[in-house]
Amino acid sequence: MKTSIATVSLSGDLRDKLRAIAKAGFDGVEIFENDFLAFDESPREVGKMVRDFGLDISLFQPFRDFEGMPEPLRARTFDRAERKFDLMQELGTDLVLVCSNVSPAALGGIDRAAADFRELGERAAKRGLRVGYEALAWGRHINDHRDAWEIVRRADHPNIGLILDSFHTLARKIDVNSIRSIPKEKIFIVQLADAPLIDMDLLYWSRHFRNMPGEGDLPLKDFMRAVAATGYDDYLSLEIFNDQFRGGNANAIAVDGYRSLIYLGDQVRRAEPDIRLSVPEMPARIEVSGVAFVEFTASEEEASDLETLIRTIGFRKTARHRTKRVALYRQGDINLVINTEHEGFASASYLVHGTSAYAFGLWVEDAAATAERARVLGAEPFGQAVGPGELLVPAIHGVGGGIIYFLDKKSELARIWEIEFEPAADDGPSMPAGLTAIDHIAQTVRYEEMLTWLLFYTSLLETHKTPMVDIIDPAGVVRSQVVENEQGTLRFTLNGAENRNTLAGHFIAETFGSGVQHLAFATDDIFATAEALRSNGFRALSISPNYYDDVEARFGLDAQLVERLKSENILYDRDESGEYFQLYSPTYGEGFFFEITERRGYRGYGAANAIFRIAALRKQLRPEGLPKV
Ligand SMILES: O=C(O)c1ccc(O)c(O)c1
Ligand SMILES: [Mg+2]
Repeated sequence: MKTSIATVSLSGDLRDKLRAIAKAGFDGVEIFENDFLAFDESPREVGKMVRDFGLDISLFQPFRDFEGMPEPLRARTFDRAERKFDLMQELGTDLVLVCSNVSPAALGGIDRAAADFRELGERAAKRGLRVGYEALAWGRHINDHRDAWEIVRRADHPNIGLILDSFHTLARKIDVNSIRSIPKEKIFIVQLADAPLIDMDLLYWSRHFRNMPGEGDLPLKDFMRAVAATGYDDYLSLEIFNDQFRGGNANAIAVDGYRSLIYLGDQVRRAEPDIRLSVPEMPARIEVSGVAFVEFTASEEEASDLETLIRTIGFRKTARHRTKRVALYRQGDINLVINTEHEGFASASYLVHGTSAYAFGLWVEDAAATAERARVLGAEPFGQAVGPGELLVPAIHGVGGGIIYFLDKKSELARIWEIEFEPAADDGPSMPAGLTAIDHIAQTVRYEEMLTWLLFYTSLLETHKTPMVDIIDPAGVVRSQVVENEQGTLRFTLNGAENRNTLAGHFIAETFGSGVQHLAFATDDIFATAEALRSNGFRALSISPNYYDDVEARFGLDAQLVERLKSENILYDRDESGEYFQLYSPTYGEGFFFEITERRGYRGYGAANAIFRIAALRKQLRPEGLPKV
């Protein structure tokens, strides 16, 4: 398997695109004609530039409206093809993509099209070039790869082959098993694109909403298994028409693209062990058995406010780092670390983002193997000098440049708290409040980054994503999507902020970047927890009384329960999976907060309650902090 991406998938001019593509590790690039036409250098210079970046041109495209034309248009299309053959030779590529004719003038007829391709094949052969035919999902006569293949078969020419594009096949729900019987040498290249399931016109869907394999909802793995079954092991080329990507950061999108291909290859190889597909070796997706800790960076002054807040939530200081200004607070299986070092990454994070949950650790089966999978998928490793008596904890950068550490029980990492920390007595009066574990970590990101982080988590960790939901903030919509595992031992919510007036957008603007905006803890008894919190001096976020009238009406709850919910400011939700109870802290700093949840079988996240929680939180931010709505 070789990796390629079409220039049309990225922003910038041709040189910017090529630089990003090369840097991300691709082998080749599809030169999209318009990217070349809009660039000032000669075709020869462009070819040289591509090769200087260490890339090959996987193909030149598209050549439109070719097959089945009546004369005199037919003669003109052949002249046009000769001109493009000249150009390809100057560029230094031997493959052109012809997409199926959409012209109203096209005559149709499978043998007529085959004859046109045979003649084109003859002309291409004279120059040592090859022509690949692709069925556009909206082609006038040919809109199905099975018909395109029949034309290629009947053209019966060694220089004419088929191009498969997952979007066109999957958008029309064509049975992918029809690919399995195509001889591999007749598949000249395979283009890949995913897309979110949206019911709309095929052309519009394709030109604006494609995304990287694994970022959308189409069955790319099934498509690729069928391709791999033919024995095809050549270029997999991303062709992603996406409005957001065109305006995005070319480097970041190229990295996502490369990751998506490697991950797809890995999935196919695991699903079809007998099939030859050359994909880099890597450990399987990583099972996470829990969150080992969440680490805050803070100045000493702010740390003391944060300590006061978490003490009211029932945490007690249990240990301090042997050599660093780092303290451990614990309750149940939850470890919160507060780092007030003046050097190193924690301190640098503080200087940029202020007090923030800049790092967390995950319990995995094998920390080194996890770091290895992350490396192969192109994640950015994190390393910093290890002091005497400290452990080297494998780590990578995640959302907002924050750190994800990996710990396992089979190495010394299992004893990190004993090795690096010494016991400390808590001098505060607070009492534990029955919190048992981290229920979820909520990260706020820019809307444009959502796909990046969904792919990041799902490709590395044994997780799945749930459908996107809209969270209504009084100042705009925030898109929310969950990455979680089956066991419920790892749950992330990703909230994508589109404007800075929302609570989420404000958080990003004021903390200078994406990051953890809230942590949700689990309890087995929300009412007992609420009572303990109150006696610790915790003041729950106050929820509008109108909410409780509605809850009573909507769910038919008994009045006594509703009274209790109301007096403790507990939000309620219920669905077919069970019941959910939520209690919030006030905001801390620029919009960070804690949540306490009790799940009675419930698997969701209380999305319907978000609007009430946001309205209440907004009231708490300093008055000048948020625009009035
Ligand atoms: O949208 C198009 O016109 C178009 C062109 C070339 C392709 O390979 C394709 O998949 C779509
Ligand atoms: Mg295509």
